[in-house]
Amino acid sequence: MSSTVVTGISELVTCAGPDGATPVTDRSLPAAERLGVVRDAAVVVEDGRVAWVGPAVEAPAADDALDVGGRAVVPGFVDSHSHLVFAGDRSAEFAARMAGTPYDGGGIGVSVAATRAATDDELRGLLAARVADARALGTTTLEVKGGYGLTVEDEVRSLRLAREVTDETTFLGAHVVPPEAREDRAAYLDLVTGPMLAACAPLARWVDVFCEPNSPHAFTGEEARRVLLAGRDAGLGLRVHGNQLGPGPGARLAVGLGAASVDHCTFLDDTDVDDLAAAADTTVATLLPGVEFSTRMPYPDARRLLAAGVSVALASDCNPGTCNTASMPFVVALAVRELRMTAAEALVAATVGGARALRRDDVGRVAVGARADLAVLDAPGHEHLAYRPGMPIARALELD
Ligand SMILES: N=CN[C@@H](CCC(=O)O)C(=O)O
Ligand SMILES: [Zn+2]
Repeated sequence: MSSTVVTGISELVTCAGPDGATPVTDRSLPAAERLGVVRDAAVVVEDGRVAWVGPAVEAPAADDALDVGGRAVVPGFVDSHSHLVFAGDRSAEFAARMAGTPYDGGGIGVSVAATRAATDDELRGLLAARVADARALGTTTLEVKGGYGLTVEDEVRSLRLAREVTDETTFLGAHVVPPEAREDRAAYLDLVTGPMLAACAPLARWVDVFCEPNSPHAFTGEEARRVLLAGRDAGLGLRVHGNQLGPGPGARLAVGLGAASVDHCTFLDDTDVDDLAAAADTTVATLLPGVEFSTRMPYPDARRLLAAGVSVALASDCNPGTCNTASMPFVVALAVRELRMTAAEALVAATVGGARALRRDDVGRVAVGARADLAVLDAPGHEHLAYRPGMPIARALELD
């Protein structure tokens, strides 16, 4: 068993209370207090876990030392929503959107065709490069969805590849009805909830569905409910893409079924917000502002959600259509600038919030017993994440 003391930390943001407990469920605490800042700090790591946290002058001895040179250290980002298994390019669709064409999910079929045509090694290489990019920008936990295969074999392949990089894999056979199945939605739903689910469930922790009555390609509330119930019967946890393109049943469905998260949450009515607030210990509202940046859609109303007591996470949603970036620092900067979250709220949402959305308490905070997943900022404090947008100031701390 070897230990390392990390020193030279100007500002350590633990996202945990002084006792190491995560006060995220205590919504009476202002986010700034939830940050749990220790100045001139040290962290001792033993076998991949945090063994001690506190002021550097009190740090116990360790086998090795690593000086981060007066930088800030924060919990590694927990990106609880990504679609990293895909091939192909939709930059032309992006350009058309910037010129005024609205997003409706139809372009997903383009990525499905390219993904099906790619070899395992091509997909594996693309996925590895995206994971490396995310890690280079401070992400240490990643959820990865399938959803660009949409046949039994292609969804199994996507999840098998995703499993090579993370345990947080999500079955998304109900991303859209694929082009070849458009004449018979019912048959496609039978496939997704039957043989496709059976083949994919052993490779997945979660099931997700694009519940969006405002898109002809995605699924209605009733269809989404069927997918989620089948996934739950197969032992999977529930996640929902909801209320992205217009008002809809996604948030209601997620809360009603006890889903871990409903993601996007742009078009919520008062009942949705009340429901999410009442379900804050169960269902997280995950905001994906990179999507609104890349689709020119309105941003979700984070202040309304926070004021109501909703549990909020931030994630990248990195995908080839609506947001082709896995940069969590960029997401945090957008959250501060466009969603009017404070720097503290945004950091909490991108760490503890993501962990809650994945029902994890071993990541997203720097506390004794948690995984030693740390991000170093090339900056004296966490505010620089938003203050210096687009700069590569965060990276996952490599301890080996
Ligand atoms: N909305 C559904 N799925 C993705 C977009 C997928 C795509 O356009 O390729 C999202 O979360 O935004
Ligand atoms: Zn998504």
